[in-house]
Amino acid sequence: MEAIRFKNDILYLLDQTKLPAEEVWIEYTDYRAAAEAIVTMVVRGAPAIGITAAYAYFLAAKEYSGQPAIQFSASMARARQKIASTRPTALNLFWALGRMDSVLERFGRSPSALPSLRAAAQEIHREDVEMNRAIGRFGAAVVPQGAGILTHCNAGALATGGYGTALGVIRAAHSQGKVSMVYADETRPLLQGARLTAYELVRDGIPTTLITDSMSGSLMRMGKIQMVVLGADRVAANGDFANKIGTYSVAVLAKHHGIPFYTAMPGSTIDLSLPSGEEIVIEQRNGREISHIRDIQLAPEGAILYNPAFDVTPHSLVTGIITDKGVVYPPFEENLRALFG
Ligand SMILES: CSC[C@H]1O[C@H](OP(=O)(O)O)[C@H](O)[C@@H]1O
Repeated sequence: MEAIRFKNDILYLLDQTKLPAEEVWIEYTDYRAAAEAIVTMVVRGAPAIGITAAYAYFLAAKEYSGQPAIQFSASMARARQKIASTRPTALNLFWALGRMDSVLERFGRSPSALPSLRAAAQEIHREDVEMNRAIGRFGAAVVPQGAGILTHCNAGALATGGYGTALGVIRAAHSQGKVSMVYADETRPLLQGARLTAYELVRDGIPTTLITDSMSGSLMRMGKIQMVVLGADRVAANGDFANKIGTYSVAVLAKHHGIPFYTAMPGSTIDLSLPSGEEIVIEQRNGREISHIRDIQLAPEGAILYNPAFDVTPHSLVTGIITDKGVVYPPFEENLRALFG
């Protein structure tokens, strides 16, 4: 399963706002439209956002490649800013843009960079899938035999270049016969768990129980959950991390019940420049995502609507961080820097 394709200089995105009812692919040759696809969450998930940003950067370079070098450089700076302004939390967006910037700089910010920019975007895409496979291998080793696993939001093939991070761990553990049940939080307000994680796992034949976000605590108390694994959008140097809103609540519940709590991500999500999660910028989204579901009004006019897309989980609640270079345990800062510094 994949959410992103690139062929003959055309970017194709699976419209995730329409899943699971419809599988609709949208073609992009204009970087502005690709940037809007990130804002409107046609494509979402930290690594998938980074890959899309890299292809959007290339599409901008192709559009402007006929300009004189000085004009081209200025056009690319404007395009980069538009892509960078789409969503603030996932480090992968800025990590990918930095990779593309370095290629452009190598060619003196001239149009001669175009072939190498195409190759760089494709390499970022390919590398991500390889990193997810490694995350799956390392993560499967910490999954208890016969585990009931709780996951939150969607950190699967649809959030990445393919295979997934948290769902990569689940896929690898399932292939080893270690998973008895996956419990997928529906994940209000945009229901990535119900619409995307359940969609991925059911298609893969992995046993999946869809639950509302309010059910995870009682399932833990009933002894149904032996492990939590979920994604991340940005990890700070001390191991604090931002992830979909509701992650912090799951972490507190897991701690209370003594259940191992893991987050999984590639190195492109780890931000060693941030001392702690306090510095992570949390995206605030339109309150209509809470008050309505597909234009059906759920709440009265006049209610104040608070819609942070993410929350920050302190490292004190984290058992381990599953990365493409191995599983990191406390002391997180020392061990993250040893692997990614
Ligand atoms: C593999 S990163 C997935 C990560 O991204 C999701 O957020 P969104 O759907 O708003 O892009 C969520 O935080 C997932 O854990």
